[in-house]
Amino acid sequence: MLGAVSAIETRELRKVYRGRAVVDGLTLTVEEGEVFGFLGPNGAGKSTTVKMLLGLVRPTGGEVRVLGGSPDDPGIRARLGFLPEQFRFQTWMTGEEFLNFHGRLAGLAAAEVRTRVPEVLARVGLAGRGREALGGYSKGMLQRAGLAAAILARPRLVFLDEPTSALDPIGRVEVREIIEALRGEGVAVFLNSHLLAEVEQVCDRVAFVKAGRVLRQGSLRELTGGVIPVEIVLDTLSSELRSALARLGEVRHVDANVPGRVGLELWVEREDTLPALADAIHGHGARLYTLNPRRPDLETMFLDLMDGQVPAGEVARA
Ligand SMILES: Nc1ncnc2c1ncn2[C@@H]1O[C@H](COP(=O)(O)OP(=O)(O)OP(=O)(O)O)[C@@H](O)[C@H]1O
Repeated sequence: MLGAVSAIETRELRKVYRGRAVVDGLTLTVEEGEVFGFLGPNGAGKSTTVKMLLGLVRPTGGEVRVLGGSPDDPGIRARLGFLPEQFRFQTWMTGEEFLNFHGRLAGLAAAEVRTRVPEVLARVGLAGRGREALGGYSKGMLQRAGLAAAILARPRLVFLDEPTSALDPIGRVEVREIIEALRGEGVAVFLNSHLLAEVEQVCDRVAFVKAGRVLRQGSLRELTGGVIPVEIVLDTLSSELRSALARLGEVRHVDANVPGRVGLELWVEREDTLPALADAIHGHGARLYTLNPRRPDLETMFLDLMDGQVPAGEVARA
């Protein structure tokens, strides 16, 4: 049996469509109050997984628990929020009417809806726009209205599918702030996004999925930990300095094509090797122009993983 406390727990979750497994033994855990990024290429099975977590699609096999219960339970569903990627709203309703409608559907009392609707409108940056018809909203405003509907009934777990796809850079920052505020209130957020730089800024943990399986999951620190490639540019590289650097890390690449400059890439194990690098360079009389540690970012990791460069033992690391 799965535990009862996590926001989401799946074990060997499976969905077969027409004889093909589109979700194929997916095991993951999202804790309460955690912002979790669910990443994968088109067709990886992300939407199908979200639909199973919401109780909209019946799994072919495996176990799924959300907020410690079944997504088929109306009591559990009432505590979930969902912003779908393809939102289509009733264009003849005003923003307020749309949210009143969703509030009542979610089981909020009329008095609570009256206080809560202006609150969420303000929170998503639509204060003062609630009396306008949705048909006159811009795409970004509609996405904000959808986000307002998703958080309206104070859910404990919110699914956001590409929540910033229609938003300008300011809107994206605002959505990030809303996600951070939700985390602050102990709400778990399951975020599906192709904007990896954005995911990197807001998520506590991520899972990479491909062909319906989790290739890797963990905190950003765990996933981007390990070797740190350091870009170094000097005026000259003596053989003594090269040997000294090789004692501190692994020299991967040396480029002396630009006159008066030598570039090299050194892989070090730990961040606290960096000051020792600078000391060694100065100690050998070289002039230092660049010392740039590059942590592998999510995008690089995503591209490597999706390229199939995953050692077999790494698959589905918990
Ligand atoms: N109702 C369905 N019937 C048959 N096949 C389906 C159904 N829903 C999804 N699929 C297939 O399952 C696979 C996974 O689809 P899914 O929408 O879950 O992927 P995704 O990771 O969300 O992709 P994207 O990033 O493009 O939104 C796809 O090959 C899709 O064609």
